[in-house]
Amino acid sequence: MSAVRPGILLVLDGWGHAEPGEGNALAAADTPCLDRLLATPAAVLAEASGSAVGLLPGTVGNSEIGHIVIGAGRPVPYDSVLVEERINDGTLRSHETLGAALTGLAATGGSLHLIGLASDGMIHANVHHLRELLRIAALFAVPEVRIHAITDGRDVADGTAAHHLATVEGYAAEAGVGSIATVIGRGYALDKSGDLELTERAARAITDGAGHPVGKPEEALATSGRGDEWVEPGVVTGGDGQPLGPVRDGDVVLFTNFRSDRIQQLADRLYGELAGRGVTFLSLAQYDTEAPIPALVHRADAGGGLADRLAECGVRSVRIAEAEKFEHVTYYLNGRKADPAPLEEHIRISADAPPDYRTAPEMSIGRVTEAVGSAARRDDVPLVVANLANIDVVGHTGDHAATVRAAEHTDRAVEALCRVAGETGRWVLLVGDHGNAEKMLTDAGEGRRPYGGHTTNPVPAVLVPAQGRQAVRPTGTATLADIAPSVLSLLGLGPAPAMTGRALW
Ligand SMILES: O=C(O)[C@H](O)COP(=O)(O)O
Ligand SMILES: [Mn+2]
Ligand SMILES: [Mn+2]
Repeated sequence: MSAVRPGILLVLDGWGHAEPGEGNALAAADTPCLDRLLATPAAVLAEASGSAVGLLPGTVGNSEIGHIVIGAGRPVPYDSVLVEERINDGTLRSHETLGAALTGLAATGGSLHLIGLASDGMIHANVHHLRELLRIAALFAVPEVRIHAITDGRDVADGTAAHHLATVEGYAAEAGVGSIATVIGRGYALDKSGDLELTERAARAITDGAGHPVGKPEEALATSGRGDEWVEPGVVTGGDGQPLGPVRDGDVVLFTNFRSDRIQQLADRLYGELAGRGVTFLSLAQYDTEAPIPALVHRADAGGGLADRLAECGVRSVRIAEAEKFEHVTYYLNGRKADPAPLEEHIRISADAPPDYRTAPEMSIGRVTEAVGSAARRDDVPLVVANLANIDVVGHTGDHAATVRAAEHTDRAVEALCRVAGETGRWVLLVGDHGNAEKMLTDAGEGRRPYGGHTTNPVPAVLVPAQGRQAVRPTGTATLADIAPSVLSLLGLGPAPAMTGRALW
């Protein structure tokens, strides 16, 4: 172990690169430390979106695939891509489990319930996949398809929900089957903070038809004073005034999100109530639910990366993040392995109360910084890995001024941690996992509007060498797949055989 050169890997969540200009909150922020680091020869831009990380070409990056690839040291085909492949090669249509469930409905006259995020944000779901599922339902002559449309406003510009609902209705009309039965903001349906009250509101609209009754899906949008994300559960009623959608015994529920983290709380809640009533559950992609929900498309293996290599070499690491990003520096960075390796320590920093990120853009960065500093001062910890969440989490609010402050808090934290690194003889490697705050305006849709979503921009990656060492400018194109080999090389270790990325410094 004595040969290992200790360091700190800091993932600055949502730290993308774009030229200074209107809507670039990172360029607008006063960040002397980051500016200084980015001006050193050891700074590069790394690809963090599209096929460079295992997404479809041109697709924005996200925290899951970003951290998976940072850990794996190679692009990993993401769940969205695997779903897309099954649609394109026709194998989703001939999927045995799906076929059996739909044939059953044709025989019993039951309903198929499609539950998922209704947008084309490509982070949790793509409404295009719903189109294929409606077509498949029509092929199997499923008598009734009820769509439980979750409105977005986070991965896509706020105020676009009406457009996406109209798209869904168009797909249903084209397939000749399907109607929107509930409209629920993702704040309720996709909570991942463990606030079961929010999940309950969403679940009751789906199971009991409890919510604001509306004659048409778009009418539900008026219930939110806080944008598409917080549309209150709305229940579409039929000609008889009764809700269209409640799930009945023997129906089939199919979740259409391909990403698990935000749908799993709702999936577990619905399964708990309905599985005992003969309702069949399926999910488009594999979920990390407690409930045993069969997936139509299985995940790619993301193992054999940094965590496995550290374990093999007996290197202890401490992982630190705020609750929002805790799984990212643990589970995802480790290639979606549920159990931490024996030499890993995990520190999850949680806020005392649900924060309002617009008014508290500092989040809990002070406590994260302290925890990283303490871990860095330990001689028995060669590698400290932390996620600084502010830029992404506050960026998602679409609030430019708050995001500027988030970047400034991040800058001060980085400065403090570089100081600790100097005192403890550590190198520091900083990298973004995808873009976000460098683009806070969009022209998509009708006119210019605030945008809190992710981007396809490259991310900065910069090495602050340990005292007395020099970093040379890396050549060629860098990607997130280069981070794990770089971390291992900085520690003085070789890469894992499965890694295709290269050490940048
Ligand atoms: O779930 C979210 O918060 C956003 O849709 C995506 O953000 P993330 O990929 O950074 O988690
Ligand atoms: Mn992220
Ligand atoms: Mn994000």
